[in-house]
Amino acid sequence: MAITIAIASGKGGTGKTTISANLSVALSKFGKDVIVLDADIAMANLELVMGLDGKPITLNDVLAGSVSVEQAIYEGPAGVKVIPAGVSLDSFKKAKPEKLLEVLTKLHELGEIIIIDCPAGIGKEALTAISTAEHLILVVNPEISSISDALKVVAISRRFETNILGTIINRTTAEDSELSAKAIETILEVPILGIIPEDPNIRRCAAFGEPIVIRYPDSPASQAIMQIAARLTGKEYIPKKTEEKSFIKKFIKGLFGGGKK
Ligand SMILES: Nc1ncnc2c1ncn2[C@@H]1O[C@H](COP(=O)(O)OP(=O)(O)OP(=O)(O)O)[C@@H](O)[C@H]1O
Repeated sequence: MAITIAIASGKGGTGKTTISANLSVALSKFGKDVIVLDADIAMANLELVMGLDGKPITLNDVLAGSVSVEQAIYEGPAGVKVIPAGVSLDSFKKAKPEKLLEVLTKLHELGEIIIIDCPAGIGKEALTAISTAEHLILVVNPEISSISDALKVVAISRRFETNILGTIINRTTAEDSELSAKAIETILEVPILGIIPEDPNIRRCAAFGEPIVIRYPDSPASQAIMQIAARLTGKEYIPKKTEEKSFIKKFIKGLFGGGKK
C-alpha cells in the first residue's frame, strides 16, 4: 500500500516545489518507488525543477477527464515518476481539482510513496490536496509571517485528520533575526523534520532543471534533504562532514591510543 505525503505551506515561495523534487529523488536514492505530482495546477513549477518542461499530457488533462493518469507520468531524475501540471491556461481551465482523490487512488497501485507538491495557503486546490493526502510535511522559512500562515495549515490538517509528519525549516542563514528551530517547534506544536540552509546552488539547479541532490550531492542543502529522506525511510545516512569528523576522531584515537579512560 502506497503512502501519500502532501508538501504544504501557508505562505507562498517557502520552497515546496524545491523540496518535493529533491525529497522525491532522495527517497528514490534510498530505493523507494516514488511518484511526485504537481498539485499546484495554477502555478505549475515542478516540471521545470525536474527538467521535464513542455510535456504534452499533464495532470490538468487527467483532471479534465480527457486522459488516464498513466499517460501523464514521465520518468524523471533517479527514476522518479513525475506528473507535471502543465502551463497551458486552456487545460487548467478544464481541470476539475475534485478529481484528485480518484487520481491518487489510482496512483496507489503505481508507486510506493506519492509526494504531492501543494499550492500555498488554504484555497480550494490546497484544501483538496491536503484533505486527500494521508500525511503532510510543512515547509516554512524561519520568519514570523511564514510561521503564522503555517499555523492555519496545521489547523486545517488537524481538521481533515491528515497526519503531520513534521516541519522542514528551509532557507536558514543563521542570522540573528531568524526564528530558532525550538521557537518554531513550540509555536506550531509540530516536530522539526529537518533544516535546509540557504544555498545559492538551489536556484542555479532550478535554472538547469536538475535537482540539487543530483547536481551538487555534497552541498549542505543536499545533505540536509538526504537526512530527511533517511529519517522518513528509517535508513541511515551519514553526512559527509560527520564522516570527515569521525575519520579525524579515528585518526587522533589511532595516534593517542583512545581517549579518556
Ligand atoms: N534552501 C534554499 N536556498 C536558496 N534558494 C532556495 C531554497 N529553497 C528554495 N529556494 C528558491 O526559492 C524560490 C521559491 O522556491 P519554490 O518554488 O520551491 O517555492 P514554493 O513554495 O514551491 O513556491 P510557490 O508557493 O510559489 O509554489 C525558488 O527560486 C527556489 O530556487
